Amino acid sequence: MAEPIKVVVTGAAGQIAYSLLYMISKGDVFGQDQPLVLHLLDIPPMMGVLEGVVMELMDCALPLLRSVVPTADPEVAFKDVSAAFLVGAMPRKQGMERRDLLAANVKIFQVQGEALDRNAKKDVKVLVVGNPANTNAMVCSRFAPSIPKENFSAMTRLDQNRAQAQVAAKVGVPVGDISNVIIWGNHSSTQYPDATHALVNKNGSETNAAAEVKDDCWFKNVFVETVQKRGASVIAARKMSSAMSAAKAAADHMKDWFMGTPKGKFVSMGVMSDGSYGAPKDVIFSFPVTIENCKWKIVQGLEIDDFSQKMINNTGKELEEERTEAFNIISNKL
Ligand SMILES: NC(=O)C1=CN([C@@H]2O[C@H](COP(=O)(O)OP(=O)(O)OC[C@H]3O[C@@H](n4cnc5c(N)ncnc54)[C@H](O)[C@@H]3O)[C@@H](O)[C@H]2O)C=CC1
Ligand SMILES: O=C(O)CCC(=O)C(=O)O
Repeated sequence: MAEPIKVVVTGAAGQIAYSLLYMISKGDVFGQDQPLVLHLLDIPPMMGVLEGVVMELMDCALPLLRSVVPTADPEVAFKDVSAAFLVGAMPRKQGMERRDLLAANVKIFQVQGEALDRNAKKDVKVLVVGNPANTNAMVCSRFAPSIPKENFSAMTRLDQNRAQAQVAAKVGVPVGDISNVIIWGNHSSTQYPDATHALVNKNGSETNAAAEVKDDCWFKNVFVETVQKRGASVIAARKMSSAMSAAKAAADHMKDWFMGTPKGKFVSMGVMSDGSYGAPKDVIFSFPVTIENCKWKIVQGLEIDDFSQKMINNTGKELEEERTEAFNIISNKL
């Protein structure tokens, strides 16, 4: 069996981590042959709760989990890690937009970027889940200059999974028979869920989902709005934000980053933009990507109609505005 790798989860005493830690520890992300040492970071007042999480992990009796390091010290948490799930942040409440969290959360990602830079392996893969995820990931990367920009990502996989489930229900097939739905841009209400290139697997042959459904109006309106507002709908119903589905999406994202995507299939990840498809450069923008040997590549050459381009431009503009706000917050705090 391989040597254990070190994996950090921040916000480890919170609700997403409560589901995510079990998925990671039982081998759903890094495989059934990969032993793990888990580093769990939270803030000092949560150390008592975190102790209970550590007890439960131990009581799960999971053979791949070799040891657990609970801590409130980022220098300890990020030491020699190969993968980082940055979940810890304040979640939004009903009536807030995710960018309303910038003031509270940007500073956390500055501190954690600096600690990653000093302590993590240089090939660490960083997934930012804490909102506003795209801009937090951009900030984190800026403060970790010794780690390649390509190693920082933001989670839009929950949006992709939601979109895939909506298309599957519309077509009337199991969710596993839908692929290549795209999330463009920001993990916010301006994101563009795009099913133009989505595929349906029917008895082994693949057809275009939109051609199957023949309801352009549904794809441009109901589908887009349902996915854009799904996080808010869950908050309204649960009085707490999505947690089980967010944990599953984080596990999916990191698994694909380490294991790769199947031939002909792509997934959506918030990654440092190179300006593809007219997106602004140097923001963390969600694109369709393929992954091989732990390296993602933006899918090129997709046909983009006028509607899609307008949506891509709009979410890109929001990311530029968030970037400006984030750097204002940081420079005011210096
Ligand atoms: N990108 C996405 O698709 C999604 C993002 N989220 C975001 O994930 C974040 C976490 O959500 P939940 O687990 O539900 O929240 P939660 O409030 O249950 O847990 C957050 C945890 O983070 C900890 N924390 C706060 N500051 C920290 C710091 N500086 N270092 C380490 N830990 C810290 C808190 O003490 C708490 O234990 C929120 O920002 C939420 O909005 C949630 C769902 C989906
Ligand atoms: O919507 C939120 O602010 C928290 C959870 C989230 O990001 C989501 O459910 O998409």
